[in-house]
Amino acid sequence: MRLPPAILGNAEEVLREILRFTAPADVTLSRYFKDHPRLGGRERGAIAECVYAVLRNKTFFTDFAGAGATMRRLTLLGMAEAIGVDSLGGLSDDETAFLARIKDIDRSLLPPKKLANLPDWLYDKFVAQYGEEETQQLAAVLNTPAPLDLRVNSLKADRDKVIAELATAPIVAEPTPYSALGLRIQKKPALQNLPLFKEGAIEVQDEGSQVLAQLLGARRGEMVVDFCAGAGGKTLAIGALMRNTGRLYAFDVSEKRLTKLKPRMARSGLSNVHPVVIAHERDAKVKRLAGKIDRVLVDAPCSGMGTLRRNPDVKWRQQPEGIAEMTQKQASILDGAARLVKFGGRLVYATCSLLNEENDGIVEQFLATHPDFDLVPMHKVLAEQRIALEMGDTLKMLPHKHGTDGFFAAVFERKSAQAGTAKADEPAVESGDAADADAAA
Ligand SMILES: C[S@@+](CC[C@H](N)C(=O)[O-])C[C@H]1O[C@@H](n2cnc3c(N)ncnc32)[C@H](O)[C@@H]1O
Repeated sequence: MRLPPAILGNAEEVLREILRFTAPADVTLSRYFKDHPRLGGRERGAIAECVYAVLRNKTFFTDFAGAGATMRRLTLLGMAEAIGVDSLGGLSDDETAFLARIKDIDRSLLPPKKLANLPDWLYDKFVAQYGEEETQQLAAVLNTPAPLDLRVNSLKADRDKVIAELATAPIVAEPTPYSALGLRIQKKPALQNLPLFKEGAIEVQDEGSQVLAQLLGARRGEMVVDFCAGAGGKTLAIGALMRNTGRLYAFDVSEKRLTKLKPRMARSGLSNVHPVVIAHERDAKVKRLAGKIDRVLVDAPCSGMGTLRRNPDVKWRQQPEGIAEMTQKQASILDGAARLVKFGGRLVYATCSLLNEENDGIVEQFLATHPDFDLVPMHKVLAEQRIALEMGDTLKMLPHKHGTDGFFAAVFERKSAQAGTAKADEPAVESGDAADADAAA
């Protein structure tokens, strides 16, 4: 069934705003849909897919549209890519001919740089890091939509039962290869109204993100900090791995993000999670817990280049200068979080970036300035957690190799009291639990 011609106008309108790159595309889209309540579900889906198709293919769409690269032409290309020309009504003869011409172009003949659809500076960084051939493979996958991954909440269900219950919806879910709790769905069904979702048996979470939470190795009864908890994707996974025991602090500087964690916590049945808004990584609430924590996860704010399948606007919104600033923040947060770790405890640094400077660069700098920490080789950590991934010293999950978003992680262990030298500016460790309770308030 053809879509009403008017939606081309809607798509063009929202696309114009999104291509100004003043806000994340998903935020602008949600606001647009809120302001246009008459648009039905199918129309919204087509508009969103059109916008994402343009963001993924902006370089060659702009080229194909030629001298007349109007917003209308970009919209037509986006819609044709997202839903197919046959679903579009109300096209002029010229427009139909234009789309037919474009359809005949053999894209595989385009120069590699154009085919990659990345800004030049990012393409050059990828080539320097991964080489030309792998950059092509990586870019090709980054320019496709991601599947939908779920994590089974082991406190409430097991994977086989969830697969069977989803099948009655009917939703086909396959077990993911690396996370024993993961499921992958190729389409994007609405999950919010499923009893499984409402009762907290499943959460939406990329398999790579599930693996990061597992690497922390948090155990029953431990004191754990998720330093950059955000809306709690990893917090919830860690809380369940702790079997709802111990104490799991969810720190973040964004109150808004932590607020989004609360309904998810309620669904999950977890009572060991304590969200705490902090002003910055040297907040007194952080200092009070210095040297007391068994496991600390730093899921650092980053460029997000590993998530381009889901957020293709990110590649156009970032600049190299912004990434350089980001690395300073990452190093500072990691340094602040490291002070929490007790002797013999572990610290995990993670990002969803594919860029060395935000990953290995930060790890090297941290090890050079923190002689009281050792790097735990990733193959050892993966073996401990029985995760079937082959890695060297750090974790690098790549969309074109592992089918996940791009993720990086490194695990550090704080040397024991005898071997380690506490940093001179580290506050004395307080005794008793009162300080911990304050920190969570
Ligand atoms: C990659 S996101 C975290 C995603 C989250 N862990 C998850 O799995 O859903 C990074 C988070 O770091 C937070 N952040 C930024 N600066 C921070 C700081 N100085 N201390 C703690 N959190 C910070 C941001 O607000 C953001 O929520």
